Amino acid sequence: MNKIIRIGTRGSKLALWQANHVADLIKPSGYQTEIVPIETRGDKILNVSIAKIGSKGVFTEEIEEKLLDGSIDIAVHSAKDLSSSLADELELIAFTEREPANDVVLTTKKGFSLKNEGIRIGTSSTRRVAFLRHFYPQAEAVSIRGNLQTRIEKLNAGQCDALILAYAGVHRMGYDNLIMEQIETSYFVPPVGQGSIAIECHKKLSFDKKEVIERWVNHVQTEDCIRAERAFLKTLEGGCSIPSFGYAWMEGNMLTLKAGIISLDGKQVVKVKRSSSPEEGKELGKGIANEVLANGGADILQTIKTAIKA
Ligand SMILES: NCc1[nH]cc(CCC(=O)O)c1CC(=O)O
Repeated sequence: MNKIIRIGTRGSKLALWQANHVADLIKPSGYQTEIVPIETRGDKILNVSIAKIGSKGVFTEEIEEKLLDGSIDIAVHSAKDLSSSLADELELIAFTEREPANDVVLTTKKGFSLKNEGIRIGTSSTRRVAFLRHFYPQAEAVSIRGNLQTRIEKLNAGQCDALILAYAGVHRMGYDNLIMEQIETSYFVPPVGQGSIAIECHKKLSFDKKEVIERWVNHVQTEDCIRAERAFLKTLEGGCSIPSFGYAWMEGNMLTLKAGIISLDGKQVVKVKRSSSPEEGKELGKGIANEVLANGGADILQTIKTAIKA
């Protein structure tokens, strides 16, 4: 019997941390694991913003090819980097327990506040730029790309006064000491999937291996939340360069999803918050997306698509 699970992943430190985390979760099952690092287009192109390269699959395509040709069993991704529709042969089978999904401010400047005048914030996420323009219009957003370590080097080199990043990545990489502020999800709503690691596989992966992943890696509440968020994203048809947001959480037996879209200049925001049972999470996500689109979201989306192409 072939009792080894080959795990495909990007080669960045964060991606490798995540792959090792998944390997650790698999270990008690008795299966061996092997980590296979794979370079993606997004890792090679560092000088252009993701919105301009075209977001679809930049960090996932080469990995998915290896799932399709059977050279890896599963792929490990940050759930938020996955586009809302996968190739027909592939599926998501598990989501790790989510870390706090919020963004954080990283800086070494004493007395720093997002409310201060004349501050330069390093980010290249369209969602973070738009929320900054909306909530902190006096702040300037400066484009910073690269992996976490590179961004922190750029912060230390003075290219910006602070960075806004996902708490999850910062924590996994051990940079908690640079966190100045936790930005609340109640207003700076996270993007779909932030904070959880998703496991993707070929639909034809063996029953035994699928069962191991589902049993040892999946966290049911996180899965319910992210499936609802992804149903929202799929109906909205926005890639990761669109400043959409979607965050679901459980309270007792109810799942609540808050999701929407914000214009690039931060002036218009459409958001909807509603609850359902976790079993109805996908319908909830879809319904919220349709409501967002009908209430002005479709116009915002059209304007953004035109702006990105320009
Ligand atoms: N866009 C890159 C990316 N993909 C996942 C994370 C953080 C980890 C996570 O959300 O699980 C990050 C860094 C960031 O946005 O700060």
